[in-house]
Amino acid sequence: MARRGGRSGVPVIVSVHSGTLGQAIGGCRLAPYPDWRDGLTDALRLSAAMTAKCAVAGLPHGGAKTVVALPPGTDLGPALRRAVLLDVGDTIESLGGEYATGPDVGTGPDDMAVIGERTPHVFCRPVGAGGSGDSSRPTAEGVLAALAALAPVAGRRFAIMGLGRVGAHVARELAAAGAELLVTDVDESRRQLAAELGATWTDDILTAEADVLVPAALGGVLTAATVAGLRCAEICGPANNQLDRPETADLLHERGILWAPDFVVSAGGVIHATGVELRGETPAQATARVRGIAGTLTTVLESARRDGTTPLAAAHELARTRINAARQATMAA
Ligand SMILES: NC(=O)c1ccc[n+]([C@@H]2O[C@H](COP(=O)([O-])OP(=O)(O)OC[C@H]3O[C@@H](n4cnc5c(N)ncnc54)[C@H](O)[C@@H]3O)[C@@H](O)[C@H]2O)c1
Repeated sequence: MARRGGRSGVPVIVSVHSGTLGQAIGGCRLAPYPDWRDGLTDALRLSAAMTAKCAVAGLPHGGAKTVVALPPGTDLGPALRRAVLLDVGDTIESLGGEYATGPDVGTGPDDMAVIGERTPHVFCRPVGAGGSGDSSRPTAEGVLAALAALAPVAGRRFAIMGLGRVGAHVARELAAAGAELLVTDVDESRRQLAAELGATWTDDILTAEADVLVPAALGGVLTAATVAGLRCAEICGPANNQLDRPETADLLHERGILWAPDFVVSAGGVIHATGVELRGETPAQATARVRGIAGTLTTVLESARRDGTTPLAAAHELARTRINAARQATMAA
């Protein structure tokens, strides 16, 4: 669905990719696009990725995405921002519960509270507004579970790219567990945290010798060029869309570098927030599900090893199997 917001006049695009496993979920991206059709392309791609992420995580949800395609140069002051978010809320409400949204690039918990003025189908609202708030801590918990599933972390050397909300928490916990840390961030102020943790700061994190590279900054860091220079044995981190294109998973495989698919590793935030806010789970139940990322990753890596495929292919196969099983169960009912 693509429509011009009644209040804001800005294009609001919602792509519901799949409802086979249950209510579709996916964040609301608020970003400038040269043309609204570029936003549509992004929404279609990102909603499909959410379907795989939910299915692999074992969530009773399908994938969706909202993209608010801001015309270039839009001055998004508080009044227009609020109008845009209310338009998003109305659009989601018009789908009658088929889809619930949360934060994504350009939006956060406060924005979810505004969307929540128009629809109950929203998660990650601030704690004060009855939501579960910022998802970065459960995301980090999921990353830590995934890292521990690879091997006990004490004494291993981790190269962490990005000491933001997720990366900083991961770094603190790894340091406390006796890991050796190499870290970097484009924000020089993060050097202080590195010093506190006894971590070594490096400007060449992608060529650093390490057991595990932990991408926790931006997407697209794994390309033919960067893969050729890697000196790590494994890659496992929260950054979304780490591969510039799917074929890069094959290059990693050929080099014998184990890549834990980002959509498996980074699911902690969405698992926790939707559990608490949409499915009525207790925080303890939601946390247990987040820790389940360890088992999911182990399953994916074992399948890849057994079938001689990449972890990316194994994760997609797991998603397909779960969606097909749900489809058959619906047809049989
Ligand atoms: N926050 C969540 O719950 C969540 C959930 C799923 C996935 N993710 C993904 O995890 C990643 C980190 O998320 P976050 O919430 O910590 O974001 P953040 O913005 O808080 O932190 C990102 C950090 O990376 C640094 N950075 C940016 N470019 C860099 C570069 N080229 N080299 C080194 N450092 C760089 C930034 O300065 C910042 O400190 C993102 O890719 C995000 O999409 C986050």
